[in-house]
Amino acid sequence: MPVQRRVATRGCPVAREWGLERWRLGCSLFLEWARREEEQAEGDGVLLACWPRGREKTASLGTLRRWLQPGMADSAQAQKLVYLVTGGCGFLGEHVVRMLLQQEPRLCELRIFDLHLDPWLEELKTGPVQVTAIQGDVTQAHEVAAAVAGAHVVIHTAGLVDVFGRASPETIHEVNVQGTQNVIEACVQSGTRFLVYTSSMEVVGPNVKGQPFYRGNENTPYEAAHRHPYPCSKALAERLVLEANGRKVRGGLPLVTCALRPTGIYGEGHQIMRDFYHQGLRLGGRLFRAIPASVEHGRVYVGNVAWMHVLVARELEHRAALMGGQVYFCYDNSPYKSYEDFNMEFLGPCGLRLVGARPLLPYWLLVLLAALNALLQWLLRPLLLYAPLLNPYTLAVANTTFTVSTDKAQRHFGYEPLFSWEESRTRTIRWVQAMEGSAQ
Ligand SMILES: NC(=O)c1ccc[n+]([C@@H]2O[C@H](COP(=O)([O-])OP(=O)(O)OC[C@H]3O[C@@H](n4cnc5c(N)ncnc54)[C@H](O)[C@@H]3O)[C@@H](O)[C@H]2O)c1
Ligand SMILES: CC(C)CCC[C@@H](C)[C@H]1CC[C@H]2[C@@H]3[C@H](O)C=C4C[C@@H](O)CC[C@]4(C)[C@H]3CC[C@]12C
Repeated sequence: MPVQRRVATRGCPVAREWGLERWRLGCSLFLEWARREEEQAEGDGVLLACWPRGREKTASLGTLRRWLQPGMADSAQAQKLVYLVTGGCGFLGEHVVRMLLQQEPRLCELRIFDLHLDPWLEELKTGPVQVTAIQGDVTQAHEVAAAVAGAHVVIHTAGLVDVFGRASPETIHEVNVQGTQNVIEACVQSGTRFLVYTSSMEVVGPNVKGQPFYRGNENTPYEAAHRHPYPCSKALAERLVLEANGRKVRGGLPLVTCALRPTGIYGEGHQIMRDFYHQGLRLGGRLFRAIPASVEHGRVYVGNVAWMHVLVARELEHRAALMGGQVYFCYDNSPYKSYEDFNMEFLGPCGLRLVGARPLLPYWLLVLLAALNALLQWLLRPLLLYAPLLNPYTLAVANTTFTVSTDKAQRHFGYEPLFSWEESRTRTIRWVQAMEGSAQ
């Protein structure tokens, strides 16, 4: 049960001076007062008892905000916000960008910063929100500073997602850690107060010992020990973001940061799903089970991950004391399954079949093949890039149970998945089918 505190709005200067109806005029003042009250309250929520006397009501701050929001939108006080999404042309980034355009009514400018700009950005430029595409590199502090200047909120999804050995450990560190440090410094220098960081479940695990994490939450004890450059870089970057919470930005106000930790994301645009689909087609419509069905792997639909980013970005402003410096797993109602069985939820209806109720190869042989792949990668590096899906790290991740079960995001900022499992599944299947159509 969240701890709630009753606050008499009688204490609010606006409420005292004006009657209930006239509060609408002073709603931004009132909300600011209510927000401060909430920040001082202990626990997860606050109840506000509304004035005037005889017409008392109780409502959560969220409800109050919803009442007052239409008034705000009409009035000159409606705040126009500038958002920056780094990595906005990536798999997740594109969904975040589209979700912001659909779900953030206060948006007036959306900046999309990425190393590579995609042609679909052009179609966004015809809408009511100003969409600014910025080609840039997060490792270049001056480019990041220019992009951040004047933004109210930064959603930092840009990152080098490489668990296949395509990039060097130094490059992964530079992009994921130094890039994140550059984003933080740019916020501090330019006076940007709200920073949402896309972290990863990999910050926690699976760890080098391959210990299972079974439906854990943000407080579940787990030894987060890593050797691979990708999880190491995500863990370091996440720490930088959380430690930056509370730093004074230009103008003297505190920076408010938080980190979201998606599990394995799936949905429209997922490159690895695409790879498995094409591999299955090459193998005559079959995939061969490699991992026992009993190993659970956490998955979350990309639309829900994007929605959580949009909600966090919106609510950070109002719940700074509660949410600042916090981490949240990204979750939805996707079922707990093995990595391969989960993929078959989409690839099955597209004509692929997973052969074998049990793994076809013994685990020791997979370990050997993975080690061989790693050796080949190293030997061939001077000549060519050999980066297959199977390597000791991907095998360990796929073969270790890692699932989350939490309601922290729901308690802290009212998150509910926007897409049901059925809808997430249908959308993903349609995307795979469209790929099939375009391949013919
Ligand atoms: N895909 C997943 O399952 C998953 C799970 C958890 C967390 N994440 C995190 O989500 C974020 C997005 O991942 P994704 O799967 O969409 O990856 P992605 O590779 O599709 O997107 C990353 C984007 O960042 C951009 N980028 C890379 N280096 C850059 C640089 N130096 N400067 C500017 N932009 C740069 C890329 O061009 C790309 O558009 C990453 O931070 C990743 O760690 C992903
Ligand atoms: C053993 C093989 C047959 C199967 C190999 C599958 C392997 C490539 C998959 C399995 C699990 C996948 C990772 C997992 O979904 C979560 C993440 C976190 C995210 O931050 C980056 C991507 C990553 C590491 C997935 C990469 C691909 C993995 C290892």
